[in-house]
Amino acid sequence: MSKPVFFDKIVAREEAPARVAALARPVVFTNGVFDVLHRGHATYLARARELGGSLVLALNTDASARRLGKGPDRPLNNEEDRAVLMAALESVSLVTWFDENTPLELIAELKPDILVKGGDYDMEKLAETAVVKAYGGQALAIPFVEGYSTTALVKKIRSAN
Ligand SMILES: Nc1ncnc2c1ncn2[C@@H]1O[C@H](COP(=O)(O)OP(=O)(O)OP(=O)(O)O)[C@@H](O)[C@H]1O
Ligand SMILES: O=P(O)(O)O[C@@H]1O[C@H]([C@H](O)CO)[C@@H](O)[C@H](O)[C@@H]1O
Repeated sequence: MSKPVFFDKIVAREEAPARVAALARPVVFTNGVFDVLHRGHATYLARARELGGSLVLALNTDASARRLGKGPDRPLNNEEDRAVLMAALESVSLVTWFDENTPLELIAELKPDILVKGGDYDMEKLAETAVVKAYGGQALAIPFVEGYSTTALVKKIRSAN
């Protein structure tokens, strides 16, 4: 049986520049691990998409995510499975990965119009913000949906067993 159409949203990093060039502007960009999807993610991504014509989501590879120190067994979901989950969301236009510690190089290459993160970030403290502003882009934080995080969810699941 053929894969669902939304799989077409998932592209290797090498293909990303060509695919992003074909997206509706303004191109919104966000990044993260997105290990176990929750309501805060879904709400945040829908709001991010509303800021422009398309939304590019860059996932940390498993190796990159492991360097973030979110926990010895994190990410629980591998980079392919995380990409499929994100691509299934209507708000997401394109999914790719980055293997570095931060998406700085990918952002400099793709030059999205708007960089967004959730409200748990201070955009002015991110090196990515200076890169985006240098070519005339914007860097915005989207309000945090209190009470939702993957870490909290994982703890809840573990305590239930
Ligand atoms: N509750 C939330 N409301 C809004 N944005 C969120 C929320 N949780 C995460 N985000 C955003 O989603 C993106 C991915 O974050 P991430 O995958 O780290 O989620 P997380 O739930 O914080 O995970 P973890 O607890 O493992 O750190 C980031 O841009 C982050 O700002
Ligand atoms: O899922 P997270 O922990 O929100 O994603 C991280 O975001 C960092 C942020 O963009 C500041 O640079 C990034 O550096 C890190 O690689 C994760 O994507």
